[in-house]
Amino acid sequence: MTTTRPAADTGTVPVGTLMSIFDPLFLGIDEFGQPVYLPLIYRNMLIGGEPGAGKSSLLNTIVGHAALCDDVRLCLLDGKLVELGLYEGSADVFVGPDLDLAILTLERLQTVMDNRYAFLRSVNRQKFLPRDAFDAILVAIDEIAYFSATVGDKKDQERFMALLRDLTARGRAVGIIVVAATQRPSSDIILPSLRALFAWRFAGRCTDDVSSDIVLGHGWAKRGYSANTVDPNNQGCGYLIAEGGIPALVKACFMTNADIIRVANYAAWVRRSSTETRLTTELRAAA
Ligand SMILES: Nc1ncnc2c1ncn2[C@@H]1O[C@H](COP(=O)(O)OP(=O)(O)OP(=O)(O)O)[C@@H](O)[C@H]1O
Repeated sequence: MTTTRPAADTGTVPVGTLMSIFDPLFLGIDEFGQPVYLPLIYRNMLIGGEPGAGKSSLLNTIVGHAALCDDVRLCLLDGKLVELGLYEGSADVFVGPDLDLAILTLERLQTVMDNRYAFLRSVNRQKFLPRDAFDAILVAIDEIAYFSATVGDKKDQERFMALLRDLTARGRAVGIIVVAATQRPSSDIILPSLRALFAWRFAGRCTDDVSSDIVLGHGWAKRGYSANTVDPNNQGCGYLIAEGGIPALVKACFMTNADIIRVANYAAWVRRSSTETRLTTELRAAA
């Protein structure tokens, strides 16, 4: 399904048919060669794996999909700047290696989330719907551990994690989707209670069974599903699990840098006038 927002709604002329965040995302192919599509709306996604496993590439595919949807705003946090940096022009908010700004951004998102719940209550609804009064928000984080364990002091790191947990737990019904990657799938970074808030989980190659279980869920390695068995030369390959499901081996699709630049430039151009008017306004009001 593809949709376009009517020109009168945004004050801009649509330049082409865009997608909706209600459209499923094309993730890649499974081991039988079948396409794998993920619905992102009302869900969060955790991506884990050792360095070089293909996490940032997958995150770029997800952000690229969202950038081409006309009903989702982008909030990007990237401690390395270069992993998601190509999408800065399409994003309402881009946070680099700055824990204070990361916390401030999550606090403002928390206020946006609370305001949205107040709105839903005022109109007797429980959740965000297609073509709603506000856009969905994709919060993409490349390297949770950078903000939760590497920079800043313990108090700020804990504050970051508490905010992330709240957004992940309560954001879905108001259209806030959290997609977060980590190269440190260890129990100090991803507690089981946090993992459970991510309906989709992708484990790229992991250094051991324990790390794989931390992403997929306890006990899967023993049952024969361990991302430690993924060939280190097969980047982008990993186990994908949905809440209540069984892990499936998937090879994620891959966008080259040139592909990403093309998509990001197009998305930035299409979004150029609405960037200032929607989430930015909501975030400003929440500041
Ligand atoms: N789906 C894929 N198909 C083919 N090659 C891939 C795929 N994903 C990643 N790669 C290759 O693997 C390299 C490393 O990928 P990527 O940077 O995404 O890893 P990472 O897990 O994010 O690493 P780090 O944790 O160090 O940031 C890419 O530059 C690319 O060459």
